[in-house]
Formats: sequence, structure tokens, C-alpha cells
Amino acid sequence: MQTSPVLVARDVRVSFGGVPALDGLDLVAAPGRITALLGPNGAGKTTFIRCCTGLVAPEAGSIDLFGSPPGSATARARVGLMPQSTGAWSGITPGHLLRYLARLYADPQPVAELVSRLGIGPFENTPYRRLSGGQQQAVNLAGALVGRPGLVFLDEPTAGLDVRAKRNTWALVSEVRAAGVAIVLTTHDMHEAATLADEVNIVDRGAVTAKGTVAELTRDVDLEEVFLANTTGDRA
Ligand SMILES: Nc1ncnc2c1ncn2[C@@H]1O[C@H](COP(=O)(O)OP(=O)(O)OP(=O)(O)O)[C@@H](O)[C@H]1O
Repeated sequence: MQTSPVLVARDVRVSFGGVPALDGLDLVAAPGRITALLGPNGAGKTTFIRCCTGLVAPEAGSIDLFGSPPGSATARARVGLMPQSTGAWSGITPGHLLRYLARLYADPQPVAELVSRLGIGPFENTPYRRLSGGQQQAVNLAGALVGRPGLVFLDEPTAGLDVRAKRNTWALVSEVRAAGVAIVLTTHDMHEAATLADEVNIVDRGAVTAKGTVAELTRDVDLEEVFLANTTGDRA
């Protein structure tokens, strides 16, 4: 049975210095489904996520999260974000950061459970800026999930991870999906998209140029070929 979408974005438009970054992007995301956004560098994926989390105000179009606008109290309480990078110079430790974030939510996940599930324990008391890229990714993912979001944005969650860490992240993301969370995932890894995504949206120059399930999109060629056929990549 199809559930109602928790994210509905229509004709979203943003430009920076007169240059369009989002040029009429449409997207929906539903509970218990992984919706992948694939696109070349500079296609507008992160800008779209920033619009959905209230960090960038679109010039036109609409974004509805659980019936509320981005940045509203309702949306903030129910939406999690794993950004591509966070304040990497911070001296805060993962333990402090996660306990601080947990206090922002009414019914957070126990931090100890997340720390254990994501293997953060050995570096829980190390300042964030001293962590490896992969360790920082684990902390960022924990931060996105600590508030038990109904919708979570994962912006390149496995970029730079080794194979084992990547598979661990895939398993966790699949568990989160099975718990009924709507997941919007960006990745440059076509294998990751083919493995995880329920629906793929290919984004080029700020708009969706192809969408469908992996099976629908890859009837004749693999996902990499579909990506290349539907993108130009001249905006990086
Ligand atoms: N704050 C900003 N000021 C000016 N230009 C910006 C800003 N944020 C994004 N852009 C531009 O908007 C376009 C889209 O960038 P965005 O980061 O959304 O792409 P992306 O698809 O996430 O790329 P990548 O795959 O490399 O992460 C790019 O041309 C980028 O240079």
C-alpha cells in the first residue's frame, strides 16, 4: 500500500547571483522509502536539501514537510539532516555533541544506543576536529537520527568511507527505512543507489530529468548509463 508523502516539493527555484541552482525541481518522499537524488557536481542536490531544512529560502515553488513549511517548529522536530560537512574545527566531542542534540528533542534515541550501533564508542571523547573523515561521518549520521526523525536527509552519507564502514551505513539506513522513516539520499555511488534506493531521481541543472525505480530505469542499461544519458554536468 502506498503511504502519503511526507515531503512534497513543487517547482522549487533558487538562484545565486542570478545563476539558477534549482530550476523547477519537483520531488516527493514517502515513509519507509529511500528516495535517491543523483546528479553531477553542482546539479543542485545540496541546495535542495538546504531549502528543505530551512537554510535557503526558495524564490519560487513550494515545499511541504508533514504539512508544514521548512524551518517551522513542526518540520524541525520531525526532520533529521546529515550534511556533507559540519563544523569540522569544533573542539566538541561526539559524546557531548550527541547528548546536546538529544536534549533538543522530546523523545530522543538513547545516545548510548546510537554510539554503540555506529561504533562511535572508541572515539566518543575525542574532539570532533581530530576525528577521521569516516569517524566524522558516523557522528554526523548519529546526529541526524538522534531525534527519531520521520524524514531524514542524508547528503552523501558514505563519501570517503571504507567498504566495511559503507556496508555498516547501508545496513543502518535500511533499518531506519524498515522503521518507517522517509529517507532522501544523495550519492555519487551508482552501486549504492542501485542497492538502497526505492526511487531514483536524476537531477541536472537544478531539475529532475529522469525518475523511477531502479528496475524501471535500468531495463536496458545500467544506472551509470542512465545517469550519463540524463545529465550534462556542465555546472560544476
Ligand atoms: N551559497 C551559495 N552561493 C553561491 N552559489 C552557490 C551557493 N550554494 C550553492 N551554489 C551553487 O549552486 C549550484 C548547486 O550547488 P549544490 O551544492 O547544490 O550542488 P550539488 O548537486 O550538491 O553538488 P555536489 O554533488 O558537488 O555536492 C552550484 O553551481 C554551486 O556553485
